[in-house]
Amino acid sequence: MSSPVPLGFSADEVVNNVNLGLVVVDRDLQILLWNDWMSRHSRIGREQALRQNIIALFGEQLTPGFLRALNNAIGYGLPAILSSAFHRSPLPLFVEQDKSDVPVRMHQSIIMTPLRSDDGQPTCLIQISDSSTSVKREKMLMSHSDALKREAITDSLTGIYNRRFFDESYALALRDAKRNHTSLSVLMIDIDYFKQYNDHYGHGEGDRALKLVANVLRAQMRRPNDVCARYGGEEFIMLIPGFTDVQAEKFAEGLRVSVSDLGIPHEKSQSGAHMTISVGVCTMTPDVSSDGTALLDSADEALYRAKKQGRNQVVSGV
Ligand SMILES: Nc1nc2c(ncn2[C@@H]2O[C@H](COP(=O)(O)OP(=O)(O)OP(=O)(O)O)[C@@H](O)[C@H]2O)c(=O)[nH]1
Repeated sequence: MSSPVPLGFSADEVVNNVNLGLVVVDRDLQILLWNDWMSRHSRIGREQALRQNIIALFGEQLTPGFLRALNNAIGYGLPAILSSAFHRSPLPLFVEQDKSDVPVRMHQSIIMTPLRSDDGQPTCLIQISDSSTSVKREKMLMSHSDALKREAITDSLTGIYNRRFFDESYALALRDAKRNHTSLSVLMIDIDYFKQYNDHYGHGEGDRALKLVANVLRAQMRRPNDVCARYGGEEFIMLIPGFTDVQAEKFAEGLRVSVSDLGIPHEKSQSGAHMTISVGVCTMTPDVSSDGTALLDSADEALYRAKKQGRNQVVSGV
């Protein structure tokens, strides 16, 4: 064995300056080493800790996972890693706080390494690192990514789903409908004479009306797989699985009435004194080769006919 290179300072200096908790216990679980990091984060000084049994020192605050790993290390020479993902805070250690005096329990990652003392007795080195910061960072990233996901599928003006979400939902619903031989209904909804509304009342009032209509449409959704989305400017789309064509038509008529009942004045409309919508509705049970285009085209074509026939009405596609 090569002779050690002189450090110029004691090993204690290193032990007490690492940014890591270091504890060594013997076969009777007596503490043989307790570094400064442990004193700072446990609020138990070295003098108080040394020669104490670690279980007696921490009492019932030690978690069963920690005790099991320690027994395996001492009894069977098995190393162990307690990751903070599964064992949040096995030891009663606390994060150093700048501002508040309220103690915050530290998230920890722990490594247990079985060692043999000079006289061949089993001992265990316990290394503890603070994973609170990485846990916090992970939580922050997760909440950011949730917010981004929500933003990506939401229409910013009305707060209902956007076309992208509809397209994704439609692909999934189509797959389910083909597999289960169930029906899908698509409703295309368009506000009547909206250009005239904007021109007459101003773009701001137009935005407000769009929000009101979007809200009343969304409120009609009953089941978790129903989707209501803004499809374009003043156009909305709905996807309802499991309706018969008669049920879908009745539902579409309910939408038409609910928007009309909002009573949004529209002096320039030629289909009534209030804001109205036209709806094209189509129901199909897609066959295995269907790519879903026929259903969308058919609902679109029905909407076109509703407009052509005078607006403020529901037309069914075939
Ligand atoms: N205020 C507002 N207006 C919008 C928005 N998106 C689209 N529009 C307007 O919606 C109007 C749509 O006009 P058209 O496609 O001619 O439809 P319409 O006037 O409703 O006519 P019909 O559908 O045939 O009854 C245009 O004037 C667009 O500027 C929006 O986000 N806010």
